[in-house]
Amino acid sequence: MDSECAASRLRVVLGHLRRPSATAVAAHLTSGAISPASFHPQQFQYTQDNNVLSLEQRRFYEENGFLVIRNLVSDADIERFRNEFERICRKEVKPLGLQLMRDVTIAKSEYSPNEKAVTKVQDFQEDKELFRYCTLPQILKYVQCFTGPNIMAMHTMLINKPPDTGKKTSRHPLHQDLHYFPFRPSNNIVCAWTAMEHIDRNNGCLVVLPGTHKGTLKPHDYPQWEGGVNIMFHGIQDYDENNARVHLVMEKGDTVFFHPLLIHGSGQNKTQGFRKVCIITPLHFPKMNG
Ligand SMILES: CCCCCCCCCCCCCC(=O)SCCNC(=O)CCNC(=O)[C@H](O)C(C)(C)COP(=O)(O)OP(=O)(O)OC[C@H]1O[C@@H](n2cnc3c(N)ncnc32)[C@H](O)[C@@H]1OP(=O)(O)O
Ligand SMILES: Nc1ncnc2c1ncn2[C@@H]1O[C@H](COP(=O)(O)OP(=O)(O)OP(=O)(O)O)[C@@H](O)[C@H]1O
Ligand SMILES: O=C(O)CCC(=O)C(=O)O
Ligand SMILES: [Fe+2]
Ligand SMILES: [Mg+2]
Repeated sequence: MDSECAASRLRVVLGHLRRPSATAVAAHLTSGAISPASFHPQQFQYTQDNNVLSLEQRRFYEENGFLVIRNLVSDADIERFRNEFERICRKEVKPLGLQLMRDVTIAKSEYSPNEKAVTKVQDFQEDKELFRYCTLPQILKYVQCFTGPNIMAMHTMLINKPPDTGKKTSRHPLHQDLHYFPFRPSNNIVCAWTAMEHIDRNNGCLVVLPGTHKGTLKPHDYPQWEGGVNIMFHGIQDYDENNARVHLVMEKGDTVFFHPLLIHGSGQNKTQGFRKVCIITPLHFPKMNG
């Protein structure tokens, strides 16, 4: 696809689209940047003054660090994302910059080009069909409640959580996304996570520790899991075990917006299906000259 064309399309819709260079990302991944604790006296620290969220929704996000919006993405759109994902897996399209990742249990085995072999795709900004997710007006409308206007899609993923082989490798350890991001400030970032089908504890729903977005970035490392851990799936080693874990049961199209410091993860997929979600992480860029 024509990347000039894609670039101008992104500018029109998002204001800008930018992604940090691979070097910057790699440097960050090894150093683990620390975010300074910040205190703001105003009533709302994590949400913007616009008329989209109700007072109750704002208070919920401020207190808990996440907000679920039901039925935000249509079945028709989700079908299109699913089809495009399958085309990518079959190698019918090869979008520029796209990263394919396989599950750790099959990473070293023979590669077969189908949706069972790909556990996620990342950085789909050059795939017109998948990037439609990031330009959906209803997604952007809510994103801006947390980031403010003038946003850029900093990271994109479609996760295809495979059936667990019994080694619990399909789990995603509890982590903070900010650990992976070489950009700040954290309150200008939000993650949008859209269920592409019904997701509950059986197929490995998102698990959140409410209120943990008020803390700081914690040290991350690979968990000591006997069955193996997927590459880059770092987890927090010393989170408070008493912290309530909340399992987010979602229907197709439901979307959760969450703060990059919120501690979250996902459980194993005990079904035979491949559990799918779309994710975008946008960031607000302040205007430099007034
Ligand atoms: C804006 C910035 C954002 C940045 C991050 C966003 C985070 C978002 C928020 C949170 C995100 C949460 C967490 C995140 O997701 S963090 C993001 C995950 N990280 C990446 O995607 C890093 C960039 N990607 C890569 O480096 C490659 O695509 C990988 C390494 C994934 C595949 O590589 P490649 O395409 O070249 O294929 P290969 O077959 O030659 O493999 C090379 C070697 O790697 C081994 N291998 C392969 N797969 C796995 C596996 N699953 N578990 C264990 N090992 C694996 C493989 O056996 C081989 O080893 P060996 O046989 O040589 O010994
Ligand atoms: N005791 C624990 N210690 C460390 N991490 C945990 C612990 N319990 C859960 N987690 C993390 O939280 C994630 C979600 O846990 P959850 O309990 O929902 O899933 P699960 O243990 O895979 O499946 P199950 O539904 O059978 O409990 C897991 O992937 C794991 O990373
Ligand atoms: O949907 C999931 O399994 C969670 C993924 C996640 O938190 C991440 O990739 O950062
Ligand atoms: Fe995450
Ligand atoms: Mg468990």
